[in-house]
Amino acid sequence: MDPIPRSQHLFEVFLRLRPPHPGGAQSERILDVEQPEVSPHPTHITLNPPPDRRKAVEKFGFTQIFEEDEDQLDVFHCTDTSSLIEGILAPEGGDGTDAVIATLGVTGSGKTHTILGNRHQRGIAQLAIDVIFRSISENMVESAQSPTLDSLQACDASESTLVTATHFLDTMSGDSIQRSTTPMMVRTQPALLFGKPTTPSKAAASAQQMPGSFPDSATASPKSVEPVSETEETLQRKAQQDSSAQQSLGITKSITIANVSPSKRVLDRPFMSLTATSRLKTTAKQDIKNESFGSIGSSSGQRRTLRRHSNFLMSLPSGPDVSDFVVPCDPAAEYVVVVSMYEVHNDRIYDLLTPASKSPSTKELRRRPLLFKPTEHSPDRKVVAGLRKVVCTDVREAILVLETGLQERRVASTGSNNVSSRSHGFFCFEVKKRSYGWRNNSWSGSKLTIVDLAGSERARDAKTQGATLAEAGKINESLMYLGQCLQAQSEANGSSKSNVIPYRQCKLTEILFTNSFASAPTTYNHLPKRNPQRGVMIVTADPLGDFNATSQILRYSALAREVTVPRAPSFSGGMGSNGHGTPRSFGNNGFGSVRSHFSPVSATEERVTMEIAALEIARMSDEIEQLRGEIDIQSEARIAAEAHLLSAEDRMIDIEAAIREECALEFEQRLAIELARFKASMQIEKERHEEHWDRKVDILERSLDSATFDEGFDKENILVENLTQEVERLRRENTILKREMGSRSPSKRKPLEEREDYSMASGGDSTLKPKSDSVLSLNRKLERLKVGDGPRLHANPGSPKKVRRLVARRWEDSDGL
Ligand SMILES: Nc1ncnc2c1ncn2[C@@H]1O[C@H](COP(=O)(O)OP(=O)(O)OP(=O)(O)O)[C@@H](O)[C@H]1O
Repeated sequence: MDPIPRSQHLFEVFLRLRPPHPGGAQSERILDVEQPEVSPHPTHITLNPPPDRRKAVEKFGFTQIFEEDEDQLDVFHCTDTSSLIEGILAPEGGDGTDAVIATLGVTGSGKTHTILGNRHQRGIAQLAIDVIFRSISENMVESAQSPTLDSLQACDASESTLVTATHFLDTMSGDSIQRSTTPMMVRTQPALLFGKPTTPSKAAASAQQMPGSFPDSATASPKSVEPVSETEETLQRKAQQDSSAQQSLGITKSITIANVSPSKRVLDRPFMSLTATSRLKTTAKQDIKNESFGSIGSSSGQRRTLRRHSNFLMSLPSGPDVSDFVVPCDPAAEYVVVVSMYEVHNDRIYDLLTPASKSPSTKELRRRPLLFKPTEHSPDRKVVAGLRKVVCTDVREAILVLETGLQERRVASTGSNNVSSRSHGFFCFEVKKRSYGWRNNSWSGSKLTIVDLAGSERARDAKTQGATLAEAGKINESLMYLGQCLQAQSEANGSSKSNVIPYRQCKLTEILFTNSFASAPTTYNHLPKRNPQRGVMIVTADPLGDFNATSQILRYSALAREVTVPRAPSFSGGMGSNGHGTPRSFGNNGFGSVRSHFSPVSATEERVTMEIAALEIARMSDEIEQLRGEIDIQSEARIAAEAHLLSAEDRMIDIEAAIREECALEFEQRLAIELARFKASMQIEKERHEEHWDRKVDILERSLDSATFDEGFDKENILVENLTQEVERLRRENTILKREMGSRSPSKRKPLEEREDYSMASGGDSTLKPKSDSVLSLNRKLERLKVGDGPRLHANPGSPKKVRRLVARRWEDSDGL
């Protein structure tokens, strides 16, 4: 495998191996560093599959490999961070070159440790800040107050809000006071633990450890501050480190703790090491006035702010010492450093320096996602728009801002890491410069972006659930896209054609790669041409870690890869091997294709065929393994998406139930109102009706009263008389008819009108005419009864005897009438 040439890639890729977990389970070592023959540093590593798996042995090439015993300073030095800083400061004039340093690896492999350090060692971020400030200290602007701030704001291309560090720290510590007094702080604002906030449980535990509210760190017993069992030697070493820290931070004298606010102590507390506490005790006794804070560019406000945070600053680790690393800067320019921080969480960008605000509807603390877009002042390049940026003129300010921003970063405890980053953290240090005699010059400059990526993890190992599982899905997805970009870069490097880097697939890759290319010259001729950024990717790996996860990360990130075919099971002895029982190796710079390089052997043709077949099998099983890994990622993403969906469904159901309840309630209220209205209108209608009828009855009564009584009386009498006469007449007629019926046949009887008795009875009185009409009709009825009734009468018309008998009987029946 060829040595890896430097500076040919968008990202130089380094591999850092972490030392074993203290007290971790003993497991098989899967990574072996190949000691170099030519180059001074190792560049290749072999990934050995566990003995129970029949897999190809793989060899990966990196720019350089850092072994377990190499510390932060080695990493800082060998990744050439000071040369990146030099590119940013642009000592020869001009805008300089942006740089990005990122870490990539499986969860728990040491990414955050590399970038942000731990209790005893600073990380690359702090070391880089230190070197930057050291290098420009002579040329730092005198004050970051207005009008410097205004001119910086005017030149900012990313629609940001610039504030001075003093203002930022004062407002944020006020904010912290508020939050520290609420239980919310314990839940959502984990306290810092050297670069990484502690998990909520740790924060709560540390809060509980404090009797009362906020004990004075100077009087708190060392035991309650940190349960450590350090030897005298360790303490001495720490004390030495602390004193060198003071020197490296430019602090020559200690300060009194009287100015430290109680709330700050809550945040500071987890930082407090035993030595820091005892040192504070001593310094409290000494009560030395802190004149050392009056460094270059310090205003009285700045001094006050720094004094307030001094005990926290002094509790931070100070090593390793980078005072040797001073980078030349542009002597004709004055400088200022602008710090901004954001995180990419679930493919959304959140500002880490803008505290969450309460949503008016839900009253929950929320952060507004920001856009990654081209702006009016940066039409050729996308930038994270709307960040809060803090202007710093002192290294301590920058450190305090960094630590404050880290409090907002999302972390969680998982099965793989107690304090696992759940987002990709971006820490940006823009070094702004302008020529002296600046009135005609605006600010320009470059930036150093330090990225602490979240780690890839397997849900099975991490034992994550719910939102944390969904986060893991998004993390794995974005890391897969990053892996594709890195693979494309290494493939392009291995071949003559230039590969397209598919970096627009997610926010993470967009932000990481967008500055890697020179801006198109034709479109934006009027804008200053920017150099493509320089990138450093530090891949972290645990040599005792999970084989699948590690092999996946190495495959994605390595600049070169070689597959060594395992010995075919059917061939023993020398076949397929070099005669010593070790496998034969085959060079492969690209991915997916295996090229055989074996020299002519004295094997038969059949054996050669078999060997080629074995190679092909190895290649295919390798591909299968890769695909399996991708399936794993996809299925984890699917599980996460399903979990999301389920929780969204639950929320929908809850919302629906709430809306239904609300609707039902509203319906009932409206129904009650409508019923009341209806009853009222019914009542009114009823009353109106009653009134109406009363009025009618009144009118009737009145009309009846007004009619003449006499006239009515006469008419009634005449009516009664007529009726009496009629009754008389009818009786008479009845008698006559009865008599007639008794004496003679009805057929011979004269019609009533022609009979004398009838006419006498009627009296020929004209007044009885209407009554006679009724009598006539009665007679007609009787006549009809007499001649036409009965079916038998018509059935036999030719038998008069029968008819007579029938008629007689009929008339008898009618007697009762
Ligand atoms: N090189 C190292 N030297 C000493 N300790 C280390 C080293 N690398 C990692 N550690 C320790 O291992 C633990 C896990 O490391 P760290 O939190 O940096 O992992 P990570 O890769 O950032 O994990 P995640 O992706 O889950 O955030 C920490 O306690 C850290 O101090």
